[in-house]
Amino acid sequence: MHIIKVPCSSANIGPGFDVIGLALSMYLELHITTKPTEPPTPTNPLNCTITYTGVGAENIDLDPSANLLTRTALYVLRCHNQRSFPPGTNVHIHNPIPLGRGLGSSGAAVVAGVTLANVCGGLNLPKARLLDFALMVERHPDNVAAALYGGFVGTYLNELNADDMARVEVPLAEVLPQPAGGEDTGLTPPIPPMDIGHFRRFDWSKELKAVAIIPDFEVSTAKARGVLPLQYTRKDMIFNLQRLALLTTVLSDSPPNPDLIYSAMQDKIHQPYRSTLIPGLTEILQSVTPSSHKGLCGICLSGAGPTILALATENFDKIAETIVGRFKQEGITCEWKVLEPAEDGTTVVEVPDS
Ligand SMILES: Nc1ncnc2c1ncn2[C@@H]1O[C@H](COP(=O)(O)OP(=O)(O)OP(=O)(O)O)[C@@H](O)[C@H]1O
Ligand SMILES: N[C@@H](CCO)C(=O)O
Repeated sequence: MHIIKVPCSSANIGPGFDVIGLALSMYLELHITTKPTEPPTPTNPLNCTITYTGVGAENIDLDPSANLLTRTALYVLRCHNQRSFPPGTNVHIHNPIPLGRGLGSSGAAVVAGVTLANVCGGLNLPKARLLDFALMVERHPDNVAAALYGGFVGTYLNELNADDMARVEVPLAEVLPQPAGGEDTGLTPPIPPMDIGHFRRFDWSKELKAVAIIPDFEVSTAKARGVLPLQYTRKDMIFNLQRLALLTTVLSDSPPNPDLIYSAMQDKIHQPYRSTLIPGLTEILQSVTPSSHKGLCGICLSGAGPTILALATENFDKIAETIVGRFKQEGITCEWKVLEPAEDGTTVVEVPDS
């Protein structure tokens, strides 16, 4: 049996929209077994069954031709001339990452999918190539790079030549046809160009932990990107760049400097617009400060929201209770967790079948 573990992640960390990612200690886990003697059946042409435990089970499609994770794996397998999983593949998914809450559930599922193909297809692809495949499916690099490599990362997309750009801009429906197990046309799916994206890891201050306050409603990333403007003023871009230049360094300082971190986590290019989707967001971001809460260093929207991420050295329960209380005034209940950076990123281990 193979076990794949992929961490959740928080993207942006304030000003680093589509740039910064932080892998955190909550893990999507896959247990993969195969029965090489089991023949494909007409009802299971992809040789794959999925079982699922964890959050949002009612919303997860267990059909391998429709599930995001196995569709991603089939895309990678098909790029390597494999039309299905090995005989008798069972994928058990255990997922504690809340869906559509800004903790990178889809990024983790996509990274788990490319890793699943790597294991099942015996592809031996290095992580750099797995990142290319993941970026064909989830097209901003912050969550997927953090989930794949772990830790606190800065990411960027390379400027590609015209031919490679055309391959990356293939509509998502052609990368992940729905259903993935439909009519076999014999056509090869779009193979990603090399080196679509890169990342650089930064140090993380050993004193800093991440308090995630997770409201009980979903904001899809697509919707939260839809409320953003297509153009920004020079003033707002300079505001974010000035803070982003400090952010990666101040989050590695030991001991951390709360006032510098709080300033470096301010943003003007996504959070103000997303406040229309998240009741109480603006007030929470402005009122929970290093002066109001001992131990608080910085606060931001996690990914596309609605989760709030507070970076702090102590006093986690008081910080979380204030934010939970503010959401409660809006009629929203929350759960909260203290998370730490997940340094290892995605891991694969092989264990003897029990
Ligand atoms: N383990 C999984 N298996 C199958 N589908 C999943 C899984 N995890 C997430 N998804 C799909 O991804 C969707 C959520 O993705 P979305 O990008 O909207 O939010 P997110 O990734 O949780 O947050 P963010 O991108 O802001 O960090 C879910 O509604 C579901 O369709
Ligand atoms: N950078 C992305 C992360 C969410 O997946 C966004 O904020 O839309």
